[in-house]
Amino acid sequence: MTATATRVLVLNSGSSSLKYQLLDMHDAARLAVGLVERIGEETSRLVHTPLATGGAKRETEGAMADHAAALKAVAAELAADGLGLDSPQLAAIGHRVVHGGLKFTEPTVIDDAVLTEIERLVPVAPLHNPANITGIRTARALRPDLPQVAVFDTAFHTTMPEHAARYAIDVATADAHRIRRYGFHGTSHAYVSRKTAALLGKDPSEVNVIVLHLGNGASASAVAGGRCVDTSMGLTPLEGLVMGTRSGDIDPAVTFHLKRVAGMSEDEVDELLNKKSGLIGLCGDNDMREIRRRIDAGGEDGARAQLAFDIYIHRLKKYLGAYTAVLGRVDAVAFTAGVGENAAPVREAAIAGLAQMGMAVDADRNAVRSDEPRLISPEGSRVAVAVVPTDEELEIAQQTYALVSA
Ligand SMILES: Nc1ncnc2c1ncn2[C@@H]1O[C@H](COP(=O)(O)OP(=O)(O)O)[C@@H](O)[C@H]1O
Ligand SMILES: CC(=O)OP(=O)(O)O
Ligand SMILES: [Mg+2]
Repeated sequence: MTATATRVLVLNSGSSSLKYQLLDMHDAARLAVGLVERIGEETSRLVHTPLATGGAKRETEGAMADHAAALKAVAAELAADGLGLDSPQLAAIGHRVVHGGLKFTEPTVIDDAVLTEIERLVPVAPLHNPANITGIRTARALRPDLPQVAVFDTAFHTTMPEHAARYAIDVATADAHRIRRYGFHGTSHAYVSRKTAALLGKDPSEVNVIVLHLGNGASASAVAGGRCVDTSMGLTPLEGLVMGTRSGDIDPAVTFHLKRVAGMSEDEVDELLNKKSGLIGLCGDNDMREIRRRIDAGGEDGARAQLAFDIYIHRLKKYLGAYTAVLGRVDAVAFTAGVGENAAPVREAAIAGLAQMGMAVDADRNAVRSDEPRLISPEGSRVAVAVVPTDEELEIAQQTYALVSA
């Protein structure tokens, strides 16, 4: 790394998307941001914004068969702005890696052994780790000389006590197969819980926070004094809250029933619970904007969307209650990610009726739209309810840069 190399490219590969940001860690300025959607489908879409040059947002459509093709298209867009991957100013590439098992509790420079371990974890993050691996391999091929750093979704949750992390199943079986609750979205839970403390003018060690990360994937966490003590996702990102396409908590006997009585195969059950359940399974839409539009339109279709919404909210309330009990004292509830940051009706409904727990939402404050962290609870509330935008890419860039510039 040269003395002038202060830039970090962050890649956040999802199952069918690739989000990226190029940052200059000298001042944490974002030089370019973008997103490739619908990877592997007939037409993929790349939206690229070159912030450094002040250029306009560029959209391109075309087939991108996999994450390798997507990353090559991103590299071409960056090069067109003079921000190519060949730049000597690039210090490292930071990758979001969803499952790090128990081994990875810190950001890690990727070598062959690390890559092998991430591959070994594919069965417990089948939607995510393969995309992360393709991103790493492609980036390595483009810049073999550059450090590549993995920042794991699971890392923040490794502080969970055994009584929260263990399932109540036979210990020998669990240990033999490393079956336990790992938790995900950790980079976001860490970042948002810290930002929430700052919003309250406190040090993270002084506050207990419930973070609700509500994106397409969704998870809740209980953070006591800056350390995660419980989280809703488990061995895989399937457990917990109702999500865009995932069921969240379910009686495991449902899977036996689907196989023994409904005649479904293992793969069909997996696909049903991960891709055809949650909001999309309940009402045919996984986008909260569309669900709200249907509710507002009313009628039979609106009623179907309303039931999906109510099931989503009911699960959120259960976790708010559970984590209030786990934490004993709650200082703040923070809503984040696509739904949490944008869907005021979700925030209002999730907190409604929780006055006994010291939680309330002020309608005017809740209606404000902003990119800044903000309180939405009434003045003087016992528990601060807040909207705290997440920034997984910035957090990954900072952790990556700290590691390679140490
Ligand atoms: N303006 C909005 N109002 C309501 N919901 C929104 C809005 N914008 C985004 N969302 C929701 O956020 C989701 C995406 O969240 P995001 O955190 O980007 O997810 P992921 O990182 O899992 O792809 C969308 O599926 C949609 O439900
Ligand atoms: C772990 C997980 O669910 O991630 P995402 O929300 O990006 O799908
Ligand atoms: Mg996300």
